[in-house]
Amino acid sequence: MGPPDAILGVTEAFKRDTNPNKINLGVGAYRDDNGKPYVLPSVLKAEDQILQANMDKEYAGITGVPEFTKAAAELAFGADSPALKNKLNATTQGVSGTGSLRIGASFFAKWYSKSKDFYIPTPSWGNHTPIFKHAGLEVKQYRYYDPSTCGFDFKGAMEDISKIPEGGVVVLHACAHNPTGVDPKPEQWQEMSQVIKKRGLFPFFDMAYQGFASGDIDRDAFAVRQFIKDGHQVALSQSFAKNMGLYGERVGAFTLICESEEEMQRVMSQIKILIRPMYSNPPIHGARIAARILTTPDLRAQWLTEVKGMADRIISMRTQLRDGLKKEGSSRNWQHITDQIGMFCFTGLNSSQVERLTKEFSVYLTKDGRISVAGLSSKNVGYLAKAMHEVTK
Ligand SMILES: Cc1ncc(COP(=O)(O)O)c(CNOCC(=O)O)c1O
Repeated sequence: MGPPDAILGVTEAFKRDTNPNKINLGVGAYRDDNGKPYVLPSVLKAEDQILQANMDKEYAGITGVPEFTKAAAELAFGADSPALKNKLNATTQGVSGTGSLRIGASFFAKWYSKSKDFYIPTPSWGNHTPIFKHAGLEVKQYRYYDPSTCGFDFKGAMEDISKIPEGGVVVLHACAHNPTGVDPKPEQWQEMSQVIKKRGLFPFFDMAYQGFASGDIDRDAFAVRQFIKDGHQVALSQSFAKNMGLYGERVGAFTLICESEEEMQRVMSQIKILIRPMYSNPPIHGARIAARILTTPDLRAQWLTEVKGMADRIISMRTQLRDGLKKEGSSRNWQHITDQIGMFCFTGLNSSQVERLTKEFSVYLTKDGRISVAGLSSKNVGYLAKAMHEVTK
């Protein structure tokens, strides 16, 4: 019998708990202020338009719904991106972020001759290591999180990246780092871009939260666009699970920026050869929703307000939790709760404090002290502040 998935296992334990005050801060899925899943109204509108259009259910091509892949690339790189204008982007639809990472990993494993080493931040999303290993890659690490400040270990990251042998692939969370919520500052991204270029390393971005982190789709794509501006060919995995709430529809894309249109054509041919025996072609419904939202001006505008609304609610929960801890009389520095960004907060609680939170207060979170801030609401944030103060005073 295999062990339960660290993240999804938390929800199983939460479901078994009968305490009426229980809170699930495990899985990274957005909840509204009533603790309920949120289907974006723009998504419902797009879906309604699609149903009205009486579309068929024929197979998509191997690389997915073309309107979707075009719109996804434009969202990430910017509609005016020279890389797109010069047709350098080999973009395919993927089965959400996970599937897009897997396509990219399998492509590198087969066709990237310089190295089979993927360097991920410490810590990184729990699924990164198995995805890259299952694709036949070696997974190594670079320093990223500084437990003493609950912030970014910029010095450590730069030292480690500077030591990566030429050709190594550096995996970067484009925004809203999972699990820490700690992102480099723009000027730090610029320095990382320079060292990665100088060392001849390959940047592989994972952007699972564009728009969901700051509420601004362009701001959240800063790092990806900076690296392109600095002349890197980048690999990029995108997920629309969070920023469009399309979790179960499995909507994502993988892009490799090539050095010429001719190389892009060759890369696309190999990506198709890779996908065909993997799952042949992707699901169409979610990609149609995302494409319609991104390409219909009024739906796009509505979506932008909705994704900002989700980001703003999370930011307000961070502020209320930090203020709640102060109100409880905590003398600890909780500044990192509002310095961090996106779905997750790395609280800095150690495993025994996490255990007490769960056992004594029925608060469920992963052992590393990560909380999904989306699981907080105006109804339970005060309870969490009290519980966190109790286990940390
Ligand atoms: C960094 C990162 N990449 C990629 C993904 C891919 O997600 P998906 O395959 O659903 O698009 C995710 C989704 N995380 O899932 C929530 C959690 O950690 O509790 C992610 O966080």
